[in-house]
Amino acid sequence: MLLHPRLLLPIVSAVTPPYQFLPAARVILLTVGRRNFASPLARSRSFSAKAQLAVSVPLEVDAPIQPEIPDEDDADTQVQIPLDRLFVPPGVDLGGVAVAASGRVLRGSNIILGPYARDAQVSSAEFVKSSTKTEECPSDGLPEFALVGRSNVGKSSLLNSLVRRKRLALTSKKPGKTQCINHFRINESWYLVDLPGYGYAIAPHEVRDNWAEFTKSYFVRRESLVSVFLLIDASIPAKKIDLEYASWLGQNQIPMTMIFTKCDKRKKKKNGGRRPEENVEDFQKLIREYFQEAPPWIMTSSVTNQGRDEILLHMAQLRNYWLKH
Ligand SMILES: Nc1nc2c(ncn2[C@@H]2O[C@H](COP(=O)(O)OP(=O)(O)OP(=O)(O)O)[C@@H](O)[C@H]2O)c(=O)[nH]1
Ligand SMILES: [Mg+2]
Repeated sequence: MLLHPRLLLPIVSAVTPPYQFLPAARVILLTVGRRNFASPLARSRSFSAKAQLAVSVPLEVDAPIQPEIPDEDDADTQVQIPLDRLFVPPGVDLGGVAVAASGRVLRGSNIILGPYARDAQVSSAEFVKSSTKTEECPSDGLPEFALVGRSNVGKSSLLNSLVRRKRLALTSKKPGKTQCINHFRINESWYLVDLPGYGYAIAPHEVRDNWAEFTKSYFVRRESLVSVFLLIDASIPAKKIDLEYASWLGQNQIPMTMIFTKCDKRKKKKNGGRRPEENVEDFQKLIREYFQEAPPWIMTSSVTNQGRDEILLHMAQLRNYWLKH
């Protein structure tokens, strides 16, 4: 029996568990192509470096992140995603039986879970250095993920949530807290990078222009950058500056994942507010034309830790693929 190609797939945006299983028949209908994760520079670079910093703070290590069946109760927070808006990670073969085996979608996201999603757990995290230029960043070649987004969107809070530490990266109610490229080494084998926020209204024009140049040069030139994680506040409607930033990354083919933050802040419909799910959907529509294939996205909250396991699994599959290719 042929199923209609526009069959919709429900994605649950709940706190746990991290996976949702896809019925195999639906997965086979996917027509999404494979996507490049790393820039040509990054892909051509061989990985040989070893972590050097000795100081490492041990963290509480949980059981490995495992797939679970979703709750029926999650139905009220479901978002409908057309199959062709799903993100297919590298290493997932869509052409046949293999698809059924890998047919799982991370919760509150459009990301299919592939065979490279291993070693997702964070067991140690350490601050390494602050840099003001790309040339000053660590030169050991370990793969890295950069958190970028408007000032106050929650970059430092997300980093703390990912590593389960309250104050590894400093946060503040006042925008503009993070001013340099801050490298944090995870499990002595990869980096999370906290970048200064953009759109900081109080900063003079000159500072803002410098910021744009400085981070954009980092995105284009940093060979070990596996993917940019662009943070967008899901508790408010899409902002022009975020749309511009996402479209710039799309047009420049910089691998990007959209992280929707503050999904715990639910506006009351009767007050005219849009729910985070609606803001997420609107944002997708507004940037669609700049991407050949749907970029990956995940709904998160640093207050409830929604999306934490999903981000770590997504990073793991991008990272492991990057290391092998
Ligand atoms: N409700 C809610 N508040 C959040 C969340 N994430 C961050 N915040 C709050 O938002 C404010 C800014 O958070 P930061 O993590 O410092 O933001 P940032 O993006 O690092 O800001 P800059 O360093 O200034 O660019 C803080 O008051 C946080 O407590 C979230 O998921 N939910
Ligand atoms: Mg910050």
